[in-house]
Amino acid sequence: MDAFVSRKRRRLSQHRVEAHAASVEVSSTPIPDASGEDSTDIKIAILLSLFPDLKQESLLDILVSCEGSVEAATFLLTSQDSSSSSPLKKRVISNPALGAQTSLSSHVLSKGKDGSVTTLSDSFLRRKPLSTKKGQTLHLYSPEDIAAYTPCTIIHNFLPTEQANALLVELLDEAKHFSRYEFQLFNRTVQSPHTASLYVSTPEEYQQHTSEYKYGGTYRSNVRQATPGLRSVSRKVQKAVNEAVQAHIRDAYPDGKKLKYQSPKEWRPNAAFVNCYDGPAENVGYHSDDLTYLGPHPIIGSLSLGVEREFRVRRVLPRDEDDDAGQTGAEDKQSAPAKGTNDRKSSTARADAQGQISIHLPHNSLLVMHAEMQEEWKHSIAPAQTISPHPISGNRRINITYRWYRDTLHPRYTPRCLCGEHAVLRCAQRKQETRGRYMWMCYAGYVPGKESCSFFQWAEFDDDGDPVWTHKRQEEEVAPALANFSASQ
Ligand SMILES: O=C(O)CCC(=O)C(=O)O
Ligand SMILES: [Fe+2]
Repeated sequence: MDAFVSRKRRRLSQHRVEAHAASVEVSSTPIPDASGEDSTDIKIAILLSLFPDLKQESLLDILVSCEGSVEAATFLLTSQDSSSSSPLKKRVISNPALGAQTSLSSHVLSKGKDGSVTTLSDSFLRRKPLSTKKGQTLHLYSPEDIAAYTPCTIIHNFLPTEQANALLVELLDEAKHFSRYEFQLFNRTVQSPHTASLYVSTPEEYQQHTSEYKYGGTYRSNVRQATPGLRSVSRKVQKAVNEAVQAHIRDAYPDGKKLKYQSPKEWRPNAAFVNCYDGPAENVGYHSDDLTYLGPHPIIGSLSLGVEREFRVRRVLPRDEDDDAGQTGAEDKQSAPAKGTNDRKSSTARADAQGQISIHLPHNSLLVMHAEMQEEWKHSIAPAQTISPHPISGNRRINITYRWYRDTLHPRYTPRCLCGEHAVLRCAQRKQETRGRYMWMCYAGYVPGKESCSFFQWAEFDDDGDPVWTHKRQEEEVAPALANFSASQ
């Protein structure tokens, strides 16, 4: 232990001198970063010695935000007024939750010789991903940071207060009818660790959703008709989501063009899952949403009401040796999946291996999950240690995910596997050579009491993400389109 401490101290004194040079001109006097896999403690020790009045957690947070670079973190801290009245220092110290994130992206990261500055969000736009480190969670609060480091847009205070509260009251009443769905985990049948119901527009759609659309290999029994509140809010969600998508295409995608397979059409929600998390322990494990009816690169508008909870996201990393678990729709085995298959490794193990980002979702916030989210990232609602009760909902959080099912992926059109089940759509992610390719697969292995027939077929789509069918379709008739929530009143 002593040896470890003194080893750190030796490095610290060496860096102390250079840090001051760094504050003058970082690019010409770089601080040599401690390198190696397990050097985070050393980096933190360096920063602690340079900034002894800052908390270790705060320094860790800044280090993570600087992609692990002591040099950038030091510059960030010293480029502000170096006295204790520095606004950055004040924010860091006063935030016990290591937040300090009024906006990371507004902080200067480095200075060029010509005096030009690079901010964290500039570095994102140059497609330099923010690296979250082993076992760490980077907490993001501000819309700028969320837009810069995740494929999401957040809009706080989305609805007028009265409308948000009224919708919460309406849905808390609806939640009495919600249920836990079951899924198969190895040889066990497990129940979801929160309750939910699917909402659709019309009685005919209710019929279709309980007898044609399959979720996790079974028909959903818990389907309800959209309430007046869900419908009227859907109009505002539709408008805000379309605006956010246009801005995201413009700002985040190469050449400002939509992704291949992303729909070019206006996003028009025609189904919604409403989830209820009753108390801090209720959660949903890491998963990506089932693409079977949404198609490639779907957009999801997710409205949070009631208790604030953490929405955690992490990238799907290529991992050659275990491709099955690397499909989108793959979910965590400790917490229940919403709609999809089960991940082979626990969320804790995966998150430990690569780090994760936590987006805080307060009451009345709209989160837009953009087109790359389901294929390239996984998301979860983490169990909480503690929560702050909400004046209307107590310990409960209500979440609405508005979705747009594609007419062209109606279950009457999608392939059946050899065992007669509806095949499900997945996107391969982990093997380099197949990354990004879509496939139709048997889901029966995950249905209680059924075994997979191992059906597999590559899925073909046009540039706009509508299917090009290669199989002989079950039905040649045109399937009915689901009605847009706002249009169907
Ligand atoms: O509760 C949330 O915010 C997320 C829910 C979710 O991921 C889902 O319904 O698929
Ligand atoms: Fe989800």
